[in-house]
Amino acid sequence: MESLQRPVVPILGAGAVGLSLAGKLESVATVYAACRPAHAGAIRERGLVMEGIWGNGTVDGITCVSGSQEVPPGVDFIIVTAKGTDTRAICEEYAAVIRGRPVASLQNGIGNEEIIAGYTDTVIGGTVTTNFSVLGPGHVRVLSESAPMRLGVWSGDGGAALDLLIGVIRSAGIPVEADNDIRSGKWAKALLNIAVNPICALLRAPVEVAADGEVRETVAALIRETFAVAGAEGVRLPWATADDYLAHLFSVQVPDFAAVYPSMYYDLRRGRRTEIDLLNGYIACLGERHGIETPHNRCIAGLVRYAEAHPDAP
Ligand SMILES: NC(=O)C1=CN([C@@H]2O[C@H](COP(=O)(O)OP(=O)(O)OC[C@H]3O[C@@H](n4cnc5c(N)ncnc54)[C@H](O)[C@@H]3O)[C@@H](O)[C@H]2O)C=CC1
Ligand SMILES: CC(C)(CO)C(=O)C(=O)O
Repeated sequence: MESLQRPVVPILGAGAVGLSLAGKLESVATVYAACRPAHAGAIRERGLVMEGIWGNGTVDGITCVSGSQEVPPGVDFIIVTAKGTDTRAICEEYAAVIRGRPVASLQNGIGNEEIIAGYTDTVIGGTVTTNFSVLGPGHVRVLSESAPMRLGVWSGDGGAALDLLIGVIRSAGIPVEADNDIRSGKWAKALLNIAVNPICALLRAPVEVAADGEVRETVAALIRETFAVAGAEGVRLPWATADDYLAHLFSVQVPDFAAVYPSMYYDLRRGRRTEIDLLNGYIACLGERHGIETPHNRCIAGLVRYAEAHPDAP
């Protein structure tokens, strides 16, 4: 490692999650944020503006980059926060930075770690159960937090990298825990996204809509199908039954995120591709492979794909 005092950390695909993380990590690390020109321009001009539960104010000192040649050698670890739809492209673009280095994914959905493992040996899987949004160029807001960040070794000899990563994130004041079964951890987090992201995106409503009397049974059906598929895949979820998880969803997670909008809502509103094929679409696909009926996940994935293909007129 180059520097244990102040590690060098590129964050690839810095939007709502990545810029918020950059804003926190800047106090303990040298951060390179690979972001779009609009964010880079605003951050270079006046710093990153943050508001919400991770602090209010302007953070200076984040270096915005737009290609691997702008990242110096001696990187300690890399964090990927691009949407799952961009994972392969951003790994290609930053392949020279990634190669031989530990790379952590904080992305939602299933499948990102497998892609990243094609570019480096040591991959760390992660989940973040906090709400982030972009309010404008170089301006982010962090709202509800329902669980600590979880990180675990996905592949490679990543024990030391995991300890360093957790140490750095914790010293920046972000709650974080090690997860010794991060494959199950990714599925456990995906349950929440499968339950609320497409519903909120399609209905243009905050997370509380998932508990509405007209919607709740659909949410329950999405989760029951997902449990059946997870069982066939041999995934050990932290809840024994779908009903156990649904009790947690409706008593803890939906209340914690009641007033906020999930990331897929912003994707559809902004006319961008969503992560539906890493979430409900993935469940439908796996269900087909295992001979398990997943009509609700198939239906909602189709509705989201339709909405992606027919964005609102400006
Ligand atoms: N927003 C939220 O509350 C949460 C999001 N997540 C997950 O975190 C991941 C990131 O989500 P968000 O930050 O909300 O998405 P976002 O869309 O706000 O940020 C991703 C950014 O990466 C940029 N990007 C993609 N390819 C790039 C490239 N080659 N070079 C430079 N920039 C590039 C995009 O333009 C975008 O600005 C997703 O997997 C999401 O599901 C997880 C927990 C909470
Ligand atoms: C936890 C939640 C729902 C927070 O917004 C999320 O993961 C997302 O928006 O994708």
